[in-house]
Amino acid sequence: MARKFFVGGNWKCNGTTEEVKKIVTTLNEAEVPSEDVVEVVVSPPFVFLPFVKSLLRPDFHVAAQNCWVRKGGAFTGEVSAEMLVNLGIPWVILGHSERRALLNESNEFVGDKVAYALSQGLKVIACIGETLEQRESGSTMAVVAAQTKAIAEKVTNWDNVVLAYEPVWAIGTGKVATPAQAQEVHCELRKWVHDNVGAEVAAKVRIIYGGSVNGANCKELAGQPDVDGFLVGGASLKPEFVDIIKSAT
Ligand SMILES: CCCS(=O)(=O)CCC(=O)O
Repeated sequence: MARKFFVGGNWKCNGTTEEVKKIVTTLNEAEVPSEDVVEVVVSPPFVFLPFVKSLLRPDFHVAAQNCWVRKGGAFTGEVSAEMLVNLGIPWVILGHSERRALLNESNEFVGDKVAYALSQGLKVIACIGETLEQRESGSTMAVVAAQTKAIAEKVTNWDNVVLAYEPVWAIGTGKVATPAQAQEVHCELRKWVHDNVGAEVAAKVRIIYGGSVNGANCKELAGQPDVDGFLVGGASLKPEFVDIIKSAT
């Protein structure tokens, strides 16, 4: 079955209103494949969420870079799932490696957050991925499977879940996984979903790649059978993000 291509832009920036407006203007003026071909979601810093949502073209959508999932309110300084729903923000990125590493978000905690965000009506980009040490020790699939298992144990409906494989050693480093490396993990991850969740979910779930994707490497990566799109960092702040959207196959 054809899975709709998915491109997310993770704006990890400390930009100004003017800079954000300029990025949105570039996106609004871009000629890209229709929403039936590629689903585009951009994720500004929290403070710009309503602003970007108010300016962004209707065929692109907005995601928060995280949310707190304590019922009834936000953890100090965080945005709760309920607040995102109230603001009409449809997507949220959860389990990013920076949060797993720097804020000690465990696999189980990420699984709980994914399930709770879904229960509140949000769509989730769930991040998984191994560190360079884990890759070099040959434990990539064990790590990625454990992270996915912790999500699968809490999620019953996968319709609003996109899995983002992010080799931590490729994030912001300029070291992108080769198409073969990305395809290998995506293929193994889809097999894990097939064997542990079910064939239908495995066929439908989008598995996207994140880690130093840019306008030059996106086409070859997009050509891999189990790469269903991207979660893009630095390049999503540049005009080449339009090229990445157009790499939809
Ligand atoms: C899967 C998350 C990847 S991300 O959003 O951190 C972008 C990283 C990069 O482009 O280097």
